[in-house]
Amino acid sequence: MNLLAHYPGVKGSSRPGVSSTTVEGVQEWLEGIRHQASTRLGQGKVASYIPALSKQDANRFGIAICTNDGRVYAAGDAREPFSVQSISKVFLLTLSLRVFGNTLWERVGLNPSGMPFNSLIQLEAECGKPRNPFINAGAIVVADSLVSAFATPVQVIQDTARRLSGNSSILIDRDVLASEWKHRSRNAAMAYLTKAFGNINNEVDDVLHTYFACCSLSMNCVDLAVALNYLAADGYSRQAGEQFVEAELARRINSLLFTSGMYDAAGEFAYRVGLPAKSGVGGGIVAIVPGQFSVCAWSPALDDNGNSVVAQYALELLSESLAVSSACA
Ligand SMILES: NC(=O)CC[C@H](N)C(=O)O
Repeated sequence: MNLLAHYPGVKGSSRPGVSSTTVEGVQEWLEGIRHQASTRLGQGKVASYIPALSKQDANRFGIAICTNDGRVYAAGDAREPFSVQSISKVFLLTLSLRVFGNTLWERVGLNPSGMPFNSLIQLEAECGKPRNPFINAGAIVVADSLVSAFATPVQVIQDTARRLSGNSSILIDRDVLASEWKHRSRNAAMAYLTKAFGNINNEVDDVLHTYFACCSLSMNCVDLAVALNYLAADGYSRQAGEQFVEAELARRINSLLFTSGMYDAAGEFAYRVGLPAKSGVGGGIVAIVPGQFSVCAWSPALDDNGNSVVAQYALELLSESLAVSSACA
């Protein structure tokens, strides 16, 4: 089934062997979403707890789709790089699962936290085992696993982002990294508390550096939609030309994204959009339509949960028009 063909604005094609959806039709559809989503520009606030992020222009909006047959559609500021922030937790988790498999789950949980992404409360109560890999404490433990696994973990993660996106010029934003490091108190508190419980094996500074460097990767909507397309395509990265993870693992990562990818707003996002997704405080959100395509929407102003107001709305519009619900995610 081609979900894109379901949208009334997406025109059909009769060319044999070609998808029943025209390039112009999808482009028009995406422009329509951009137009309507932009009506919410002006709502929300750009993240300021990492000062380098507060310089972002709140009026930016971009959206890009990468279909499983390798076509890319982009609208608005889809080629403007931004700080991926927590979206990098998907790369961290995937790489760690490739190395450690299910043993990772002895160190990190699989359940939603129902708490802000940087909360310390559960970590103390639950003896240093973070609820899931998409809250900060969980990603810090995952980063620790990668510091153990690789001599140069940041390079491995950057290379992975480049290989999966096909963009060899992806860089770490040094200003953002320096800003995260300077204002690291809360994340450092999480890392030290976790280490006190025996769930961090390396030096806290090394682990935090790895974690912050990955959050500081600068990518655009097209890069992210292409790079994370393996989650829509049963683990196969068409761009890299490799089975990046087993199909079963891609399905499991999508399940985790569905339950925990949007922090304590995961339930609300599931209700409104019904797709596995990951957000970051840089204003990006990647969502997955399994078997069909990956999409990344970006706009810097955030709601109280740290999720982009306009990107969420764009994904809601996209999902409504595809008639996708949680039942088929
Ligand atoms: N939700 C996010 O995007 C948080 C990531 C950010 N670097 C932090 O550690 O707080």
